Amino acid sequence: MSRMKMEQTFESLGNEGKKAFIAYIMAGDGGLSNLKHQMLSLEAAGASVIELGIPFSDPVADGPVIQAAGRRALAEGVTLRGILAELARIKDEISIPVVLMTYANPVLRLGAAPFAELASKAGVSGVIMPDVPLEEAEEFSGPLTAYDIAMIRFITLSSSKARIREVMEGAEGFIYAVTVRGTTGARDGFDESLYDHLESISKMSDVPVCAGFGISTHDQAEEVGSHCDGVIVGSRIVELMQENDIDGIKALIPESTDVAINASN
Ligand SMILES: O=P(O)(O)OC[C@@H](O)[C@@H](O)c1c[nH]c2ccccc12
Repeated sequence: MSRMKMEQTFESLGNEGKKAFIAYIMAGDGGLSNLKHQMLSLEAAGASVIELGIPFSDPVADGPVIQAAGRRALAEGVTLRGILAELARIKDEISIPVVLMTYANPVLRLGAAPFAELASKAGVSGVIMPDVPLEEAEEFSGPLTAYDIAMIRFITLSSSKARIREVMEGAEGFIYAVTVRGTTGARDGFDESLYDHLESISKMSDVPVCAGFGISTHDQAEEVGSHCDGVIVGSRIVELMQENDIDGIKALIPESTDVAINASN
């Protein structure tokens, strides 16, 4: 059921000709008691999906902003089990799908099967594990599949055609297309070849393709989103959420702005 919720979200966005906006926050940044408020704020701002980060001491894929958010969350004493318990408590109040972003270690400490069960009770639609390659995913995706939770797969700029085909076969939920080389965090611009890359993988894919890494402005979100099915914004949202600047978050989301973008054409 959980995974279906996300599929329905993408389907209705597609029917309306809209792009998905996936908003990342670090669970426990600002205290776990703030999580509900933060998630409801993202929903009210117009996010289509929430990507909820699990803090971890060695976040190899993360840039400075998300690393710092993770340290703040760990300093709050937040754990994966605690986050899942809080999510289970508040899940009925949040209508948009939730995807967890976690490194393998916290999941292994809990056990892959108990994790899948708790994630299901927490209403989670999908899980992103950036340090688990496709070849090692079965240990996690097996139990997750049993609870109908999607294991989200990555495609990077350096993925070969053959690799892209492999990733696409059996892809669930959506494909996370990484837009830059390196770690998470704002960038001034993107590789010239990015848009062709996004369009060609979108054409090949049966599931939606969403692009993330380095998107930190409304214009970037709109531009990158026009070449695939949606965008993921992390670091910038983490910064704005820390300032409780929900209007700032709203202004990042292409469809939710009050600015009449097409008024001049
Ligand atoms: O922060 P950025 O550049 O906007 O990128 C999104 C990203 O933060 C989020 O999806 C994410 C946070 N941590 C990750 C680790 C790996 C892959 C993705 C992520």
